[in-house]
Amino acid sequence: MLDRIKKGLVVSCQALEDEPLHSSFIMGRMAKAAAQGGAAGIRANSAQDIREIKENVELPVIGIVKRDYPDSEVYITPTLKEVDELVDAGAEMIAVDATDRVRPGGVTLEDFFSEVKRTYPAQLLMADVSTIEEARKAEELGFDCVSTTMVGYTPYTNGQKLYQNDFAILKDFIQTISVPVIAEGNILSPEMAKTCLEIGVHAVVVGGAITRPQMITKRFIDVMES
Ligand SMILES: CC(=O)N[C@H](C=O)[C@@H](O)[C@H](O)[C@H](O)COP(=O)(O)O
Repeated sequence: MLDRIKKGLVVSCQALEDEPLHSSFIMGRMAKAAAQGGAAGIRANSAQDIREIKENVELPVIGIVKRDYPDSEVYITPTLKEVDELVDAGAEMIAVDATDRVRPGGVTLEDFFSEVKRTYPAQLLMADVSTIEEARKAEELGFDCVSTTMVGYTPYTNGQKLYQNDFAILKDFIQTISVPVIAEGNILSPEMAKTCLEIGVHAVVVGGAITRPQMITKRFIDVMES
């Protein structure tokens, strides 16, 4: 799986319930369009979307389940239940929130990781992190790769953007982390994706800039009205 996406573009095809394109059918077609354009992989949310995507493309899938629990801020693959669903749907890699926050039921990342490894020893796991410390910890625990997905989305990184200061945080990741580093989050242009590759990432994940037309439209309007 990691070889197949090496130096490639993974297109995140996600539309949550409150988004206009929320539909497994549409996500399957988004994946097909991404494949036609040359994507190396797909990132997708929910077992249902992943099954539909697999009907449409041969590409490897990084699967997540976004689910809100009342007792935790963690929403990307928070518990073993979501992992079970993703294994069942055939996700080649499973991404989980690996930030320094307690999961539903008061479970720590360490305990969750051990539980997943015990249940699915061969499953490839991606750590979605927001800081270099979290990336280091994920590597120590034994995650197969780390992704910058959560940079700017935890209370302690709120507002940060991956591309700020000439991708300083990404450069820090590359210098410190030995497992493959995936650049993900707020990569808005082909040029930014290319810069990430030049910095040394294993692969680049792009979502909204390709698959969220409401966001793409807004970026046009914001510039036109400025
Ligand atoms: C923080 C969070 O929940 N990120 C999610 C993770 O899967 C998705 O909503 C993002 O679209 C994805 O990470 C790709 O990023 P961008 O859409 O910025 O290219």
